[in-house]
Amino acid sequence: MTIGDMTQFGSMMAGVMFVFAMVQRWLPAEFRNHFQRYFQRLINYIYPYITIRFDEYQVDEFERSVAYIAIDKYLSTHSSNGAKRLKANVVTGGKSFFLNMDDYEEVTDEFQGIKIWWSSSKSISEQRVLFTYGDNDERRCFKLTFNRKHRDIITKQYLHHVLDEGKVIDVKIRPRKLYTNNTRTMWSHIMFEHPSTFDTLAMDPKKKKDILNDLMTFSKSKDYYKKVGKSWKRGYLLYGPPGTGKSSMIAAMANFLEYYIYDLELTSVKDNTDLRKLLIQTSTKSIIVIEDIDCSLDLTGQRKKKNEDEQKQELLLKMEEGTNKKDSSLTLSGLLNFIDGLWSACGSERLIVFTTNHVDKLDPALVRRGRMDMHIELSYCCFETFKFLAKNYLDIESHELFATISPLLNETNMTPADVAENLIPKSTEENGESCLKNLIKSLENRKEAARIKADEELKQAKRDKRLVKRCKKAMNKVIKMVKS
Ligand SMILES: Nc1ncnc2c1ncn2[C@@H]1O[C@H](COP(=O)(O)OP(=O)(O)OP(=O)(O)O)[C@@H](O)[C@H]1O
Ligand SMILES: [Mg+2]
Repeated sequence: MTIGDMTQFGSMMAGVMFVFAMVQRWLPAEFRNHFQRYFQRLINYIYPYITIRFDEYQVDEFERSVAYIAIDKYLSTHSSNGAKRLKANVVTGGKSFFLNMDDYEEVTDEFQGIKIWWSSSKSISEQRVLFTYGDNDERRCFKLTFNRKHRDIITKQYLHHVLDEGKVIDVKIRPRKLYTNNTRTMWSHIMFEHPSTFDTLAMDPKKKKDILNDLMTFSKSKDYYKKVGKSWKRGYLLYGPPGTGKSSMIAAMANFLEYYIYDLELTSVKDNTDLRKLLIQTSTKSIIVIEDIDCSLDLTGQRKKKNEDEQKQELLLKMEEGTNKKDSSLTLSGLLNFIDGLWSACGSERLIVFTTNHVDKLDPALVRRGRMDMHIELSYCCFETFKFLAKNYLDIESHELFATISPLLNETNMTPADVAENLIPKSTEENGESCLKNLIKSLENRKEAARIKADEELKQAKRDKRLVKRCKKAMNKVIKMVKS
């Protein structure tokens, strides 16, 4: 039996019901109840099926229903066998196809020996909705049909099974996405295909192992967070000079956990309300990133000061609009609420990552443990980091020039970005050894520049000291003259 047969049968039954209603009207009142009861039994006997409908969009919600998405993914593993017309999407960054049944198709599934029918259909919404995630007003739905006698198993076990399996498939096949808030309250995204991984990230191996363990533990701690009554999220503060791998580490984290990235540009957020709107749109299994946090908010918690012209412009605009009311701007407390207030609990399994070049400039409230649970320093290139980069970029594990490079790295402050840049061959003639020589030259130049700078500073300090001495002498003379 197919769903088509069942639908036909259903229409037939509707006709029968209509006739029943007409007959019932002519029956004496004392017979009506009996007649109705027996008739219902007869109908149940002839048509023992139950249908559950899952809409793509719930009323009053502009996000696709979680159940619909999970079912869609779950059915992809079944529909490719059963359905005759399929829809194909490219997934996992263009590496494979995801096949699912087309509209008005049907497939069957089996659970604990019970046969289940799934069908898909769509309708056109008459109301234009404000937010559409798709490209039009089409509203799809899935229908699940099963025999009434299996109601308990289907509703208590099968549906959970479909949801769980569907979610797992969704995470596996979804392409990495990089979101940014280029408008005030909406995210837009591109595919995230950053090649950085923990295998390409040069840093202290122990530190790297700790971070990997931490991430792994976090991603498997759903029950633990529930048990201790915390929302399932974790904060990381990455700090260090420019070019030491902070952004690369975020990309590596996303690739490792297969999470989305939401790159939050705070300077585009007008106020705390906008921030909240953005937050509620972020999905689970994601990393919310605020880069250069020290440049986005000042320490008093107010937004970065606008220059005078900007302030005047804004005032004029407000007066024109007739809205000269108190500005409810983005504040530190708004940001703290965003991280761990009530609103932060919507959505789960999220990392919040801040980066900064100046950790000492941050408000302690922002980075205290519990908010930023792990503080990770990324620093200048040491010999261990260099060896990692040499292996990665040049396939060289040891070389006699390493003995020259090691002390030079200790004497200079070169970032992994600069070291990596030197190690990349610039022409086909260059080989590993010439790249190492380039690096040595660059390190020596840097050392020389640092020496010249230090000399210059020393000379300046001496000049300043002499100046202070002369000033003191002159002052003493003046005091003597005044006294005499
Ligand atoms: N630790 C590292 N391991 C491997 N590559 C690195 C590392 N640090 C930097 N790089 C290389 O340098 C480039 C710049 O690094 P990245 O953008 O991650 O630095 P950053 O710390 O985020 O700098 P900024 O503070 O300016 O944002 C990367 O594309 C990467 O190739
Ligand atoms: Mg960066």
